[in-house]
Formats: sequence, C-alpha cells, structure tokens
Amino acid sequence: MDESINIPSWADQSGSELVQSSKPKGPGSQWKALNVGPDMIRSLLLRKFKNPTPIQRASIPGALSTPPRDILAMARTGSGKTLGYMIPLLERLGSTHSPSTSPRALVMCPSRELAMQILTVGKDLARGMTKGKGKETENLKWALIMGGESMEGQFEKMSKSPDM
Ligand SMILES: Nc1ncnc2c1ncn2[C@@H]1O[C@H](COP(=O)(O)OP(=O)(O)OP(=O)(O)O)[C@@H](O)[C@H]1O
Repeated sequence: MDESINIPSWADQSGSELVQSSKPKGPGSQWKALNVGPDMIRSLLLRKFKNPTPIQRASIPGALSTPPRDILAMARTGSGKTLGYMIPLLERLGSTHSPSTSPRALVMCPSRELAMQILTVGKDLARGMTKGKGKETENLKWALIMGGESMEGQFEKMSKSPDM
C-alpha cells in the first residue's frame, strides 16, 4: 500500500514558490496573491506582517476559495498557524458586527492561555481592518468562554450575540 501522503495542490508548501515565482512586487503583494482583501492587507502591514509564512501560504487560499475547503493543518510552534486561520475567518466574517442570534464562528482551543492569546490576535487584526476608515458601524463582537469562569458572566456574554 502506498503510504505517502497526498497533499492537495492548494495546500502544497511549494505553493509558496508559486507565489514567489510570479514575483509579486510592492507591499502586501504576497498577501494579495493569496486573495487576501485590501482592508486585511492594511491591517497586516500595520503589524509589520509583510509576507505570509509557509503555513499561511498553504492554508489561506483554500480557506478563502469558493466553496471553502476544510483544512487540517499542522506546523511547528511559532510558525504562524493562528493567522493561518484567523485571516480567512475575518475575511469571511467582515470587520463589523452582525446581529444574528448565534455566533458566526467558533474557535476551540485546548488551554485558557491559548484562548486569551487568540482573542488578542483576532481583535487586533479586526481593529486594523477598520482603522482610519471612519466607519460608523459596530465592530465585531467577541466572547471568550472558558471553563472555571462564572456561568452567569458567560451567559451574559453569549446573550450579547457575539460574532465570534
Ligand atoms: N506573516 C507573518 N509575518 C511576521 N510575523 C508573523 C506572521 N504570522 C505570524 N507572525 C508572528 O509569529 C509569531 C508566532 O505566531 P503564532 O503564535 O500564530 O504561531 P503558532 O504557530 O500559532 O504558534 P503556537 O503553536 O505556539 O500557537 C507571533 O508573534 C506572530 O505575531
């Protein structure tokens, strides 16, 4: 039996070569080549994230494709996995609150520290998308739900119809 792993073309790490071989120029051009939108690129550049990391190159196009792809990704710590899913997630949700009755996205993670870190990264990225645009609309709402916290407080957070 062939035990080699088939990596779909959109997830192939050599996709990074595809981005490089077309030699996109200018700030944000490598993000643009992954179909990341202008508001998000502005937010990324504000944070000095000039180019995507390999795991981001591999995951973002599939997550932004129509229809979106399911992605199971693995990469070493510090390789940029969080933005690998947070960028497409925010691109799909948009940067403004939607008063639907249920959350539009759910991020599950195995520790409180990671949950808090992801919240900070996500909020910061979303803030950068609207910064300086003078929009009157309400920003995305986030709710951090963790074991060991008061149930009442967490129900209250959920009652405010968070987006994420
Ligand atoms: N494209 C990028 N350019 C520059 N820095 C980046 C980029 N993407 C992420 N980073 C930075 O790299 C660091 C590691 O990113 P991140 O925490 O997302 O990695 P991770 O793979 O999710 O790590 P862990 O497995 O520990 O959760 C962070 O400081 C983040 O701000």
